[in-house]
Amino acid sequence: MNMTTIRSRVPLKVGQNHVPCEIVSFNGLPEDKEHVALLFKAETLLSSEAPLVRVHSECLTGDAFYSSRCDCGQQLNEAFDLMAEQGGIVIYLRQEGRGIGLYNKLDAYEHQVAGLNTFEANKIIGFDHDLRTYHSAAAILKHLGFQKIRLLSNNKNKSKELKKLGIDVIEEVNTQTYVTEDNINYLKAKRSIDGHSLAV
Ligand SMILES: Nc1nc2c(ncn2[C@@H]2O[C@H](COP(=O)(O)OP(=O)(O)OP(=O)(O)O)[C@@H](O)[C@H]2O)c(=O)[nH]1
Ligand SMILES: [Zn+2]
Repeated sequence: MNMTTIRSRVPLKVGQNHVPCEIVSFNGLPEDKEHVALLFKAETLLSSEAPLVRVHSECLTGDAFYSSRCDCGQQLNEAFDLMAEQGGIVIYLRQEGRGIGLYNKLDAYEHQVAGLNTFEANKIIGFDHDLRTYHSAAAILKHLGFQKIRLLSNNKNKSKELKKLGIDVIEEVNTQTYVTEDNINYLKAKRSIDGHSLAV
């Protein structure tokens, strides 16, 4: 199916202010999910050689409720701050809980309270450690004309997968490390088991 898009102007809160943002919705993505792209400084992006891109996996508890069990909300804020300044694209992928969904993630949290790490917790409830794919992210980037990017992420697997899907990731820009007493074990597991670039 050919991909079609609709663009809506939705000012978003960045720091204390609202800044212009175009939210793009898609018809004809590889997956039947409501992924969106947020374009900051949309009018300048096509002339940028390699815009900053964050491919962000949905985290209701972190992104909307600002939970201290993870770092997602703060990473998203950092992306918004940078992109309000220099322009950029957030691709917001609806793959909550590394693809296992919200209810399963909440279940996995309780296994972590009981002592398992985030990956062992996935296993014990019947899932692999990361079910995410980046086909839709690559399709979105290509469709919007951004084949060469700088990727804002600490997850080396993300850039590896995007490269395999034909995206030219010319730079991996790390986010800051957002440690809380509730997420420190989670961040340590991501660094030591999954190779994330995190200062913990
Ligand atoms: N299954 C599971 N998912 C989690 C857990 N904590 C956070 N998540 C989900 O993990 C996803 C974010 O993954 P991260 O590994 O933090 O970040 P990343 O996107 O891989 O890498 P960055 O680009 O560096 O942020 C979101 O979908 C969260 O909902 C957990 O304990 N279990
Ligand atoms: Zn999170």
